[in-house]
Amino acid sequence: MSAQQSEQILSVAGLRRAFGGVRAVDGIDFEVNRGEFVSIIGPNGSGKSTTINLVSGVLRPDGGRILLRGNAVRPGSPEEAAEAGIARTFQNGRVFGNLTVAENVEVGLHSTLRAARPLRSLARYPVIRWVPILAESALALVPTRKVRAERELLRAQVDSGLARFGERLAPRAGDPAYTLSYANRRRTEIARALALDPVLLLLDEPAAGMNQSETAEVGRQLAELKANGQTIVLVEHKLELVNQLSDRVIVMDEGSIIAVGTPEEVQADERVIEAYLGRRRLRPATVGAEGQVDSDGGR
Ligand SMILES: Nc1ncnc2c1ncn2[C@@H]1O[C@H](COP(=O)(O)OP(=O)(O)OP(=O)(O)O)[C@@H](O)[C@H]1O
Repeated sequence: MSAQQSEQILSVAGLRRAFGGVRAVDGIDFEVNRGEFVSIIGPNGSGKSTTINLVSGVLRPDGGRILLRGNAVRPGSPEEAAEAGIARTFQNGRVFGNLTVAENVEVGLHSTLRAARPLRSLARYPVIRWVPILAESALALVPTRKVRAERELLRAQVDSGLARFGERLAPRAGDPAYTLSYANRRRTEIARALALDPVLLLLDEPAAGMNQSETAEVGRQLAELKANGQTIVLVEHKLELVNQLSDRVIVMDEGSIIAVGTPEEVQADERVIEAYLGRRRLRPATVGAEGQVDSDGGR
């Protein structure tokens, strides 16, 4: 492994989050190195999405530490996580239906604006939160030269974000997102996350609900991102994607990490087999036609 690859991008230590009596994430530790493709797998309800929600600031942890390139990420602040370089997509795909495809991608870039958001650091103080909003609104109405230049740059970033998806999104840049197919909505969401040029990209089941050929296309796009050196954490049930792409796989069960290794290593691990086929389930997990593990048996 080269020195560049071994640079630690994400470090998570003792991360915890409970919902009532459910310990969704129960004190986990893991690292992700630069350029690494790490997948998190595990049976339903094992804590995968909660982990991503904690790292991306969507949820506030009960305890633990999240470091991005050695710097602490403020817990429970999605804006600051995004500004630090953490981008994500959501399990159920989130696009703004009434905004155009291009505007959806633009939204993802808002946190990168500097000239157009001159007093943004004040937004964290509730009493004077209106000051940066006022400044931003004024600059939107009467943009300075710097703000106009920044907008141009933003448009170019949006265009190149859409171009990543070939003819899928670019020709639809001006269409409202509600008119898109399901697969194109998911692509728009990924384009929005990538537009940030993130240090770390978190993908929560990007191929959920897609058919086999759409899933294969997602696989090819993720392989391309990986080849370009993007650091990625993928939560995924479709093992074909996990096996194809992952340098390392983290397996969770009941809020804990039960195995870490290559795809081959974890799938041969006794604890992993037990978690999927396990005591708690009445019928064995099956691997479906698309390589998706069905771990709901007996529920
Ligand atoms: N907002 C919430 N409120 C209450 N309980 C929650 C919430 N989010 C998650 N949980 C619970 O925490 C546990 C872990 O859920 P999580 O969604 O992280 O699992 P997962 O591994 O991503 O599951 P899946 O593969 O089904 O998406 C589950 O028992 C779930 O019901």
